[in-house]
Amino acid sequence: MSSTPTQKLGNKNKLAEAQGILGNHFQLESVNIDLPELQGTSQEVAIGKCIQAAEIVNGPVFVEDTGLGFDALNGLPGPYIKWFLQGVGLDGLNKMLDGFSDRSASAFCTIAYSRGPGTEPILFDGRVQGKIVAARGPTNFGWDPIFQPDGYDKTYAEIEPAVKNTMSHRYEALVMLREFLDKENK
Ligand SMILES: O=c1[nH]c(=O)c2ncn([C@@H]3O[C@H](COP(=O)(O)OP(=O)(O)OP(=O)(O)O)[C@@H](O)[C@H]3O)c2[nH]1
Ligand SMILES: [Mg+2]
Repeated sequence: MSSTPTQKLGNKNKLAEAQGILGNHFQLESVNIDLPELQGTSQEVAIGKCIQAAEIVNGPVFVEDTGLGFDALNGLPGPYIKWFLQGVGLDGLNKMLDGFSDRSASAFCTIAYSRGPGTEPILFDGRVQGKIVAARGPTNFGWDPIFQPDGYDKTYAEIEPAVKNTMSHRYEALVMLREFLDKENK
């Protein structure tokens, strides 16, 4: 791998955040390949996609699987949040917790990195604890408006993107990846 290796990834909001966090260190290249996602944990989803992506890209690649798990629902929707969001929207997700006293939730990001085809993916997990609230803030990125991280009076959507990029679940996972790649490239 060169000193400015090219990494590859999908979803443009994810890419923008990854570029904000890794951009000074690595040159990222987005590849729009819609790979099947297995059912299972976020780790299983990420490993499965990473193995397929490495074959297609034929080089180093990382994929990430992101989710939002409600503690009252034992971590569901978790990796299936995308389909719940499409099905019931932000308001529906918030109302799902109305029958529970516990509105706590965690946002997670699982990165699977492969050095290339035939190599074992390496995992990096970032997680931020918070709570589910009625939607506030811009609605351009997924479930950001209904997730309020602990220690903040703003939802992810209300937090400045540059600030979100210093504290989010994705930031945590990308920093672990960055530290790993920095060591590998020494
Ligand atoms: O409010 C949000 N703040 C975030 O920080 C965030 N990161 C991801 N998402 C959304 O959560 C689902 C994950 O599904 P997901 O991991 O399978 O992603 P995806 O299918 O969009 O992309 P990919 O699978 O090509 O990487 C998708 O609806 C994403 O848009 C987020 N929403
Ligand atoms: Mg996906």
